[in-house]
Amino acid sequence: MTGDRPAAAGSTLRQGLAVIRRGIAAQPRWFAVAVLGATVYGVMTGLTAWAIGWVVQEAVTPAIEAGHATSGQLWLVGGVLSAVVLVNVVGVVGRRLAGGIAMYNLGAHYRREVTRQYLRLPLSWHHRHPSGQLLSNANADVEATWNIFAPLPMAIGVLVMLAFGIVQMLVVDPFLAVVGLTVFPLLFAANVAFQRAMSPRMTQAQQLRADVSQVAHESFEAALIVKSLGREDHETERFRAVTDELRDANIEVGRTRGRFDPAIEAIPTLGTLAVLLVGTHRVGSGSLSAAEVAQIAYLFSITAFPVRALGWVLAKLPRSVVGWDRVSAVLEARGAMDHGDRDLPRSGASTVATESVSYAYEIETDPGEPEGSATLHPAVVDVTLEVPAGATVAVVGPTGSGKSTLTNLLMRLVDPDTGVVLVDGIDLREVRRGGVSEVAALVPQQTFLFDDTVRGNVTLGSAHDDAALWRALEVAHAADFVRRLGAGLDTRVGERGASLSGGQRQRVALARAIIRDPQLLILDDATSAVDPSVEQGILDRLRRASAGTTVVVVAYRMATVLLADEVFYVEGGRVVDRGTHAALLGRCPGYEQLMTAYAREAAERAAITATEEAAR
Ligand SMILES: Nc1ncnc2c1ncn2[C@@H]1O[C@H](COP(=O)(O)OP(=O)(O)OP(=O)(O)O)[C@@H](O)[C@H]1O
Repeated sequence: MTGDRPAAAGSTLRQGLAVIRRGIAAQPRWFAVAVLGATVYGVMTGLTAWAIGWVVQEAVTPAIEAGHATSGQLWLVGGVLSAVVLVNVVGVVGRRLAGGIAMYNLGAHYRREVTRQYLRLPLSWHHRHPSGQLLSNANADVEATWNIFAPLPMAIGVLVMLAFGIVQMLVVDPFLAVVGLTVFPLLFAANVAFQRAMSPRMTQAQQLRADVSQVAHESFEAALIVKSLGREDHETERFRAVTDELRDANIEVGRTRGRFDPAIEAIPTLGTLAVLLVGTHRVGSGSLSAAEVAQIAYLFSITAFPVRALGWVLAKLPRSVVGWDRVSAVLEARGAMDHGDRDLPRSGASTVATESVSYAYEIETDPGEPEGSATLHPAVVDVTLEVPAGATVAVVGPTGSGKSTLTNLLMRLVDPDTGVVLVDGIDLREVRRGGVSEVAALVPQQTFLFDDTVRGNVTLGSAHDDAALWRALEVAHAADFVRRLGAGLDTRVGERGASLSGGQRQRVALARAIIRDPQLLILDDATSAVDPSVEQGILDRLRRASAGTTVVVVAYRMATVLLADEVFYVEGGRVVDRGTHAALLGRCPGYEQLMTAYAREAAERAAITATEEAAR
């Protein structure tokens, strides 16, 4: 699971500063403008009192004494006060605007980085990371990381106020200033304790946010099953349980903050109190005037604001660290595929071969354990095969025998644990990024259509003219129904192609592969929702239209198998026999049984259809 690494409580501050440094390095200009804005605000807060005093002395008092105000005096009062307000406004707007831009830029940048990394990571990594968690990484975790940039410019900018206050206090009376400043170590200790208490709670809350997103994602995805099997109450309960847990975790976070906040807020006041107590004593002994004590007490209250602003940053630090921990777990995830720089030849149909290829899935034994506690489940074992250029071969085998895994290996969606996959004699690991998909196309078992038009779903943004589109749709037996759709090629198909039937969706997905004119076309049970006569028509057209294509088809129907030049029969991840359909029928009992079962199923389906038609 992403980001389950526990944040070491003591190092939260160090890790938080590292996150801040990274953010500043990424957005130096906007951050500098925001800090400048906050500095202007801090300086102006100090100057306002001085400006008012000066105006009173220079304009108000003389006017009162004279019994009337000259227009020059009025202009002076209005001008100085307006200037002060204006500069202050510029400071506040500059800080908020530039700080916001820096924060949202960081969010956008890291969302892109995380999603880019998802695309880079191989299928094997995705198999172990549920979509809900990934959504949370790209959204809630990125947001949690960079939210600290909301109070940060202010906290840095008003450090000027802090420095100003401290220097002034030291000038007036160093002894009293030191008494007051003893609160700072106290504040630091309180903040360290706060972070120690917050880190584990924040980690838990952030993980639960991801869990809520995962359950929600699953429930929405499974809406059809939930509704059709009457599991709404069960799903509601499942969602309630995890959201209750999140609520409790958030309350616990709030409670912890509630325990620390008053103490952290009260410590500067304690400092003022100490200054007053010791100051009173020093006034009594005659070493300080009452005015000087009052001045130090006032200066101390000026320093309280920057201290509070620093407190806001420190309060956000644990969440930021936890968010970054989870985001960086994705960014640093190993397993991104290395690519070579070779191109696959573009010279008609490809040959495909595997040499002693094996692949095992990692299955997490205990989801609570850190990554690595997984057992291996072999899916493809020591497979050696070769498919000549332009041939059509069928891969046949019982369910779970490794057929889809084999197609994934041929497309380099995963790398074999041992052995090599060769296309036109080139190890797929040596091919440059994107090189395999330029030459080969896979139509997977599960069809996915985008919420786009038929045209958009077939071309996926590549430039193809309408004639090419119709040709591909024709081969995929989709042209007739697309013509009948309201807006033809420009008809929107809805989310995941919801407005189309299962068979129609499969045909659009097939056209998507065909239009790319692949040299290697892999169909993984890609026509299961199409009725058998149409499927045969599709495969016939495909064979005629694709003389320059090698076709590997995972087949479940006798008719499909009969179209193949050769059949590979797979059992338990191994190719146990290969040959023509007729040859395998005579010598491979497993194959014969499977084919008999397919034929029986087809006959039963045909009989049911005939009975239904007779009854009409
Ligand atoms: N993501 C995964 N994680 C763990 N095991 C997996 C995963 N995908 C497949 N497997 C396992 O690997 C084996 C081969 O699966 P695969 O999907 O390749 O079989 P298949 O022959 O295509 O099956 P079917 O005919 O049902 O589609 C199965 O035992 C399956 O349980």
